[in-house]
Amino acid sequence: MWSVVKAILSYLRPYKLLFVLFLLLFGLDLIFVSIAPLSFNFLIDYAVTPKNMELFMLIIGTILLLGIVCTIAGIFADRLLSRLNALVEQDLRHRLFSKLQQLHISYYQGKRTGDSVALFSSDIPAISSTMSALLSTGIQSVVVVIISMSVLLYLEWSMALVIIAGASLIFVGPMLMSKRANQSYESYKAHKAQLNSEVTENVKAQKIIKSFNLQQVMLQRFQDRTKQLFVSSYKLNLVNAALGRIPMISLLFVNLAIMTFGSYLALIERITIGELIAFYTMYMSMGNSVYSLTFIIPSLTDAKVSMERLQAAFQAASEYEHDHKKEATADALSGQQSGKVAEPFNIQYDRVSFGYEPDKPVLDNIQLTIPYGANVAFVGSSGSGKSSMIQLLLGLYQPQEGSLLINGSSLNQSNIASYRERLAVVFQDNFMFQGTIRENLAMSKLDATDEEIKLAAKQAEIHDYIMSLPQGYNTIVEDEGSNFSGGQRQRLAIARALVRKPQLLVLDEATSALDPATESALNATIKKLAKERTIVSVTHRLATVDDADLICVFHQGKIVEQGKHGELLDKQGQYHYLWEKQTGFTLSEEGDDVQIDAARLSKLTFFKQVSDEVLEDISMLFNTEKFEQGSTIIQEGDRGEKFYILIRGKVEVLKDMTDEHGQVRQQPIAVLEDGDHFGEIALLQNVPRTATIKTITSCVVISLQRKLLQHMLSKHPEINDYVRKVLLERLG
Ligand SMILES: Nc1ncnc2c1ncn2[C@@H]1O[C@H](COP(=O)(O)OP(=O)(O)OP(=O)(O)O)[C@@H](O)[C@H]1O
Repeated sequence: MWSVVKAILSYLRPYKLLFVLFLLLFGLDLIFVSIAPLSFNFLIDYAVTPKNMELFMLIIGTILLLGIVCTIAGIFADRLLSRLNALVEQDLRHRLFSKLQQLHISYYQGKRTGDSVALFSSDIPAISSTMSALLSTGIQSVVVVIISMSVLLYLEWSMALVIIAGASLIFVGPMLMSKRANQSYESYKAHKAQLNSEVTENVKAQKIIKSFNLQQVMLQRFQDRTKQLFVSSYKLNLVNAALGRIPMISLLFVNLAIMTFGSYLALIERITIGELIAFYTMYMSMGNSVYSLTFIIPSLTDAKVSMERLQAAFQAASEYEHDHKKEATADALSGQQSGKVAEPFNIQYDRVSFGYEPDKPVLDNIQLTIPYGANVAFVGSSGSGKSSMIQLLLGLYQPQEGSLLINGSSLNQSNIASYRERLAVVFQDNFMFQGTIRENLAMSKLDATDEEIKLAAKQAEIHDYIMSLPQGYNTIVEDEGSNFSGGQRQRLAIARALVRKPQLLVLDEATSALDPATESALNATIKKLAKERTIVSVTHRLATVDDADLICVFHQGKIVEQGKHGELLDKQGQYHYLWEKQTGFTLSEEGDDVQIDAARLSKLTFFKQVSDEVLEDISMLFNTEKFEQGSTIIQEGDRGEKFYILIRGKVEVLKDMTDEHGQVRQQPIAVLEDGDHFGEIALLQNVPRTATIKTITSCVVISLQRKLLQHMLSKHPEINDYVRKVLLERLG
């Protein structure tokens, strides 16, 4: 309890003057409430019993006057309290929001959205309402109790001692229950935050829920969560009821004791009737105050738990704890404070090793220099560490070994804010904020002119589309950009990055969601822009980076090859393999029609020895199919009749596995990208699929039906035998 009072006093520290004023006015109000019952003593013993009208009028007049003055003071005290409360609430919100901006990215990865939202929606209000109760009912009750006790002691010390003994009993119960009460509040708040997350996630995922017909599954999940909340809410209610009930029972006993003892004292004429009535009235007023105090006890526990939750967020690690000490490096990086033009920066990964968890390295001893103005591409298989290189470059994570050097200074020791001001990034999934298109594009440069915004939108191939909208650049971006297609969102994100005219442009699979025509137009723009800045891009589509100054090929956290496109092809290594896999297809501009070359088909083991002539015919049998993100192309257990080649996009290979509770869950076992193929056994026979294939991004695939292939090969028995033999070997 004291910890809550101490914390509240610390929140009030910036408003000392207001607080003192409030205490003065509130004190006046309280004095009247506490002393008024005493007037009965005077009224009865000195005016009513001796029938003294003059004194009677004087006492009544004084009470009335005091009452008016003190009530006015009370009204002003109420106003001050409302102000203090709102100010403290506002401070906490600002402090928390500002801390959330500084927290390390790993804080968010370990939390669900609802946890952070609950800090604002339930914890701060809990603290605020407890503060309000403490400063009004709390102070009032304590003051009334102290004054009443002093007067009671004066009136009849023996009765007052009985009251003190009884009153202390009232607080014993809640004190003994405080640990249990704490646990109940913690569990209730955690479950409530979980439920908030569930609802937030559900609202955001409605598209996928409806397309996968997951309503029933979601309802079940929600019911499980509400059951958990029900249990913790029920336990909390029980604790709260006990916290209220125990003091009431104690109070009942004290009442009985006072009534008996007081009447006895009047009976033996140790006190007058007036004193007895005054004593009772005062005791009743004190009893009410004590009773009100007991109501604050649960809310104190509530606030204590909320304060601990806030404290955990306040104490969580920030991105860069000592940014203010980095002014010197800031100057070197931005050149803003010294008034010099910012020095172009070279980037160096100096023997960098990194893992999200200490014992699971993701990057291993990376040595790489990116000179200013270079156009560098990171390519390689999925999960090889390309995006992690970007996370380090953005300063979201720090290397465990080695350092990331910017112009020779470790980024870790530099002013990250001024560094980030000079870069812009486009991810595969880009968040759009509430507001208009113009506001979203200007987000990266708040003082951008309309001309700058339009130029960036033109460069990102989205200006014409924006102009075709009735509201143009004033069109409202709805719920994270849901009123735009994936490709349009991507182009808006690219425009947003270009508005900043960054010295370093980071592209993490930035053009992968676009159709081939837009992708190649945008890549042409990016190539033009590359002349004035450093570009670091991650892609799995090699054709988009074939003219990069440096291509780094990643495999299992290491750079296994690096050089220019031609040099890497000559090496006949990993890059050559990836290149061969991704070439041999011709896509229409919209990406909805794909032709595959006979030469590309001959690279599939089961078509290796098939003549070019037959392969030409087979290539005509392929059909182009498009899948939205999150679609299932193949379902494990279904009978398959098609073979697929992935032309653009990313899919996940999932296998049903039984967990320790006997529940079947889908486990990801691989990620396939441009040029990969799957489902070839279906060309042989109608066997159940051995895995599920789900799209991670929107995908373009070509498929070949077994019946069509078999019909074609029936005209070439010797080829048919060969294809069947190889596929049977694959089947094992
Ligand atoms: N936030 C994270 N926490 C824990 N592990 C992570 C996190 N992000 C990535 N990883 C793991 O780090 C490894 C490298 O991932 P990274 O995203 O860098 O690879 P990538 O080459 O960019 O893959 P992709 O092409 O599929 O995006 C993977 O094993 C991945 O599971």
